[in-house]
Amino acid sequence: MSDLIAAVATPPGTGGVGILRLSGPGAAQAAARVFRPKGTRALPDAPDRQLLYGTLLDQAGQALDTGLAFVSRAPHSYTGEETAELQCHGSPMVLSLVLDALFAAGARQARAGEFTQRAFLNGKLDLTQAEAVIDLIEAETPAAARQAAGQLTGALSRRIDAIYSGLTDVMAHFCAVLDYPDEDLDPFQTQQLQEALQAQEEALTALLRTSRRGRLLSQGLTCVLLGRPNAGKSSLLNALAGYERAIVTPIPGTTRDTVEATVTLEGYLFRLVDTAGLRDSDDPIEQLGVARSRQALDQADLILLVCDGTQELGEEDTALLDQALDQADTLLVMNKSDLPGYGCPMFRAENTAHTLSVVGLSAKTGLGLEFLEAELVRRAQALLPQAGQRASELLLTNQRQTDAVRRAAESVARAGQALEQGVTPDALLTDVEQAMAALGELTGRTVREDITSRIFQRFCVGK
Ligand SMILES: Nc1nc2c(c(=O)[nH]1)N(C=O)[C@@H](CNc1ccc(C(=O)N[C@@H](CCC(=O)O)C(=O)O)cc1)CN2
Ligand SMILES: Nc1nc2c(ncn2[C@@H]2O[C@H](COP(=O)(O)OP(=O)(O)OP(=O)(O)O)[C@@H](O)[C@H]2O)c(=O)[nH]1
Ligand SMILES: [Mg+2]
Repeated sequence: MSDLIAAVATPPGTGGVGILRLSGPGAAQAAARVFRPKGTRALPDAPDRQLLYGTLLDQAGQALDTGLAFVSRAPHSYTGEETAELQCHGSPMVLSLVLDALFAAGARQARAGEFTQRAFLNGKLDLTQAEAVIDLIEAETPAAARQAAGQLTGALSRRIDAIYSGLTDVMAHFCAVLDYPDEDLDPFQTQQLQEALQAQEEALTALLRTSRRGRLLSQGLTCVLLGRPNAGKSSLLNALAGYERAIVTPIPGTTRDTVEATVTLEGYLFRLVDTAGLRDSDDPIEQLGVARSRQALDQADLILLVCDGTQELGEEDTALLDQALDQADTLLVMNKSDLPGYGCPMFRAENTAHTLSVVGLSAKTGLGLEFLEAELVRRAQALLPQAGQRASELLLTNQRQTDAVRRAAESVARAGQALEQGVTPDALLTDVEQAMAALGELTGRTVREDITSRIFQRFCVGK
């Protein structure tokens, strides 16, 4: 039995309106203690979600504000519990005083995510939908918000449920067959099971293939700025970010730690990571910085190799370029185009084997920056072709979802192999069960009960 929780639901700070929510037994009564309706109907007697106008009171019954309030009875509410909401003016002081009054009326402070956790526990949302709530709140691009909104309506759950249901059928068929232990599986049945498993495996691998795009959509493209000291990496980070995020000096080795900034270009989110210039150094701090630069490379979706276009480009630059190309999609930025003696044709000719884009610009004056931005957008479009469109495809958007789907796919593949090799039926069943458990974990549903009831239904039909 859960207790009564209360919290301010609107963000900290001043605003037009500020909202407090309550959930749990006695929510309506507790809200009624701090809200005096103007009309004759008391808050607990109002129909679900019908707003009443009235006065907000502190625990001594003194007026704090005028506002709106509603109740919603179990199970017809966000949490599935009895809930109440108080809508005040967006004053942090009023909200804090009303919250105190609610504590005095028997509520306790809700923990982070506790309303949504209760919604999950009461079956109002499954785990993918609960994750969608967070993704929606944290979305940094229109496409990420639309993706989360789709998952909030249960789009991913429905896809997973269909696969889960397909596997339940396999189990049921197989158990029915097992009921005649003296008979071997006939080839027709084996083939049917094989096909059913294959179909689910394909559905799972199709989902898995979306996980990179899902990550790029929700986290953005990680672009690592790499290059020799003084090439102008930090200047470029600042130019792209539009403010002086990183320290810039004429002294080589200025940047030590990695420095991040995010930018959105045409609806695509980029996480820019400025790094310490790569060179051999005796300075222990700079050595650590260089080690961090190399670590950052592991996370890169795109590398911007920044070179000083006024300098002779030598072996070091070629070595860096090879490293970058090994690691991720790479763009060569020839910086300092505002200076005399700027040029880069040799370097370009040597590397024609690679499909390498070269952008010339000046991080200092901003000349040519728009070409780099256009190139970044082009790369993002190639990785996330649908992000700009309205109806985006369904994606796995986090590691938990990806891990669960990967485990399910592996188990289904193992079951298929087991069937092919004619191993013992219980080995196959274990694999299918594991796949279903992984999917059950994904949506948060309980696995056992519904497998058994579905199988039971099937069993009864033919017998
Ligand atoms: N003012 C306000 N706005 C809000 C919320 C809220 O709690 N308060 N929400 C909270 O995060 C979100 C909306 N989510 C909600 C989800 C379900 C129900 C609800 O009452 N569901 C009932 C009845 C549905 C129906 O009428 O069909 C139910 O599921 O039984 C309410 C809000 C976003 N906007
Ligand atoms: N004229 C000119 N100077 C530039 C340009 N970009 C950077 N600089 C100058 O080059 C010097 C080094 O710039 P930074 O941005 O700190 O270079 P960095 O690659 O971050 O250097 P480290 O952090 O030491 O690796 C500074 O004096 C900048 O003002 C440019 O496009 N034109
Ligand atoms: Mg720097």
